[in-house]
Amino acid sequence: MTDHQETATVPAAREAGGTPIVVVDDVHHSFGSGAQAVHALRGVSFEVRRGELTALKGRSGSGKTTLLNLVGGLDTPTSGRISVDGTDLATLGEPDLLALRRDRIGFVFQSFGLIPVLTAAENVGVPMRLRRMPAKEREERARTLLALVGLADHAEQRPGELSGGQQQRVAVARALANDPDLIIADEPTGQLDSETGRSIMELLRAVVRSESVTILVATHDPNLIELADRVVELRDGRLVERPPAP
Ligand SMILES: Nc1ncnc2c1ncn2[C@@H]1O[C@H](COP(=O)(O)OP(=O)(O)OP(=O)(O)O)[C@@H](O)[C@H]1O
Repeated sequence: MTDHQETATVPAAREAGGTPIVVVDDVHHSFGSGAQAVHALRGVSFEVRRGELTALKGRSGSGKTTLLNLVGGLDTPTSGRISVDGTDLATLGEPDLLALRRDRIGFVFQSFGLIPVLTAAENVGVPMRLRRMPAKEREERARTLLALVGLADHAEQRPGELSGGQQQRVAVARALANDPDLIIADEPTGQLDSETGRSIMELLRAVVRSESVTILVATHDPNLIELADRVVELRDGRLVERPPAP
C-alpha cells in the first residue's frame, strides 16, 4: 500500500472529513435460502469518498461483484442500507433506480460489454441515446470522450477491430458519457495483460481528476491496488479491518 492510501473503515473516512458519495451500512446479502443459502456479504460497512478512486480487493468469491451490484442498484441487499449521493436506494422504485443507473452511475465490466455491430463512437453514444440527447451533440461528445481516452483516431472502428485495451478504453468513454458522479468498475483489467491493465487503471486514475468523478473498482490484482486512494478489502463477505494509517 502506498503512503497516500487509507483503508476505508467508516470511522477513518469520517475523521478525514471527506464527503461520502456512497455509504454502505451493515449490508448482508444471501443467495438462496435454507441450507443451500450462500451468505455472500455478512455485515459490510464502508464509505466511498467523493473524488477518490477506491479499490475493492479480495479473492475470488469474497463478495466484490455482489457488493458492486448492490451499490449500482442492480440488486437489493437482504438487509442493511446503501445510499448513493444521499439517497437511500431502498426508497427508490424501479423507474428511479433505472434513472440513477442511466444518469448518475457509469459501469465498466471485465468483458467490456460493447455492442459488436456499432462503431466505437456509436457505442459511446448509447447512454446518451437512452437519454434522448440530440444526434449532433451526442456525436460531438462521443468524439470528445474518445479523444480523452486516447482513441481519437479509432472512432469509426468496431470492437472486433480494436485490441482488448482499446475496447476497454471505449467502455471507459461510454461510462463517462452521461457525466456520472460515480463509476463502478468490476475487474476492468481482468481480461488484459498486466501492462495494458495498468494503463487502464492509470486512465481511471486520470479521469477521477479530469472529469471530477468518483470510482469504485473491484480488482484482485495487487499491482493495480497501489494506484488507488483508498483500499477496501473483503474476505469471505466481511470487511478486513486494518489499523488506521499513521
Ligand atoms: N447469483 C448467485 N447465486 C448464488 N450464489 C452466488 C450468486 N452470485 C454470487 N454468488 C456467490 O456469492 C459469493 C460471492 O460472489 P461474488 O461474485 O460477489 O465474488 P467476487 O469477489 O466478485 O468473485 P470474483 O473475483 O471471482 O468475481 C460466492 O460464493 C458466489 O458463489
